[in-house]
Amino acid sequence: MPTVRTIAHEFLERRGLTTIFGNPGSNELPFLAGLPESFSYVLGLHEGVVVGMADGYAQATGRPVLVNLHAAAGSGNAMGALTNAVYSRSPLVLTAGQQVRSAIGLEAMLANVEATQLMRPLVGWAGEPSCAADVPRSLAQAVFEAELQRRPTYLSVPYDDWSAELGDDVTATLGRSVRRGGSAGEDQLLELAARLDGAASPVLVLGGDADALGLFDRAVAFAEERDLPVWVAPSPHRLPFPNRHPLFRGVLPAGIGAVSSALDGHDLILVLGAPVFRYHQHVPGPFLPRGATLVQVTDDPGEAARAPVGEALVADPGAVLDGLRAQLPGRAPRETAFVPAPEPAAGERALHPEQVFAALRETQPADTAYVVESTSTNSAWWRQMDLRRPGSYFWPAAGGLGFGLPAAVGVAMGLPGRPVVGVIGDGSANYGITALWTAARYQVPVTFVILRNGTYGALRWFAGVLGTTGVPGTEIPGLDFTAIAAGYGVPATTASDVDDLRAQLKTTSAGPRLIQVDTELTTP
Ligand SMILES: Cc1ncc(Cn2c(C)c(CCOP(=O)(O)OP(=O)(O)O)sc2=O)c(N)n1
Ligand SMILES: [Ca+2]
Repeated sequence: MPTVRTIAHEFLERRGLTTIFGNPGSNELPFLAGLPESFSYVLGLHEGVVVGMADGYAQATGRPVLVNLHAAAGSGNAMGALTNAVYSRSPLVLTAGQQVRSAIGLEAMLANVEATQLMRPLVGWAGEPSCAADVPRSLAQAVFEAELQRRPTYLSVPYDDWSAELGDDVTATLGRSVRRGGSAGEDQLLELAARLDGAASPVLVLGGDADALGLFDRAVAFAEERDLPVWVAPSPHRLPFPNRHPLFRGVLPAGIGAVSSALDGHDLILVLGAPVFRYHQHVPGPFLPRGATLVQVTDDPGEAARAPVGEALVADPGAVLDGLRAQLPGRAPRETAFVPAPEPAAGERALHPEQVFAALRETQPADTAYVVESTSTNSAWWRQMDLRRPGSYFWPAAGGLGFGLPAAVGVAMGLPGRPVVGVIGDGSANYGITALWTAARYQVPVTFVILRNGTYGALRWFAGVLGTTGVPGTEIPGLDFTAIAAGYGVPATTASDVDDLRAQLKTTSAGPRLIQVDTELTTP
């Protein structure tokens, strides 16, 4: 007779969810017992790191990813990292062990009381089967919901369910498949194409989701065919367009009025793969420039429904892009002419972040994937970098720190053979620092560059913006990431000057390595 565990393992194997990112407790061991050879388990030492790695892996592979956490304590630890996975629309399937059913109500130790409520605001679906026989179907539902919504889901399973024997009828779930259709209607495409044709100065705004959906190259072709200037939507977690392309105009600022100022003069704003918009610092103002209309194309009904302005078309952005391109004959691709920004001089004791970024640009292979979490150096980053490929840039989608180090490990695992560099602030690094141990344990080939300015630089800047200078809690002096990394098993060095940094970056490493660079404070 099949058991819940054997059926679950077989279903996961058929769906390709055979890499498990996890941190186990006793509740989880009965699920992990007897894993088939095809499965691999990636241990993270903290659940925030586990979810950060799984998020990076899911974004790199474009596939749903299985996560296994320990009851309430482990699930709670994961919630910070989960905020990013929600906004990056990563299809993570979180599973967590639960106390045996008869001991939940009396709140025995390790009872995850109200398990499905704990994660509810973040996950797209949460469930705890009412009996062992419903575990396989519930697991299938968690996987399909994650794939369809492109949002994490959560399944809590009492640990004595896994050994329960089941009748053969339960195998019916094994063969299920669920696919999404969802192009725009012919009439909708024609209407949108006519709007573009009739606009005096249309502009294309691309969101990070356009890269996640694999639209990078098609977006370039579309923009070139229609000669559309291209902005990236505010707070991008991915780069959806080459940032040195002649049609690239920049990353939109994350303020309401500032967005309208940047788009002033355009009469049609076409938004693909982004919420409207992921603002940050609250700067009131007009949502659109005078005389402009906005059309958002997204496959997320929630994004469409909550936008404060404009029209929305809920459809597959890729299908809409292809449909619009079919209205026009193709044009030859353009050469991307890159003119490097002049490098600022180094300070007395430290490098300017732009020097670090120029060194990366000039030493790293063109297909390098960067995982960036350094919150005061964004402007410096875009002034110096020249990224021309899909999947070149990953940023914590909800701004929840602790993504960078773990996600760099997950991206490197998900893109074998592609160089991966994590560019992490000395503040951010601490939130996911145990990812260094996983990188060493599995010898993941990834370079971590730690920008050490001894402060929460972005908060120093925000304090000025908010008129709250002199607030406590923004200085973090004395961190030595070479000693920390050594403690976790990752070889680490410091770069004394820009020539030393370049020389180190020109070497390669079969496993993980960390380079600590002292940098000047800049403004975001
Ligand atoms: C989990 C978490 N905690 C705290 C913050 C608040 N925060 C913090 C603490 C920042 C400073 C990050 O410092 P850093 O050293 O990584 O980078 P910079 O010095 O370049 O700002 S930026 C920011 O929004 C956050 N975003 N996420
Ligand atoms: Ca810092």
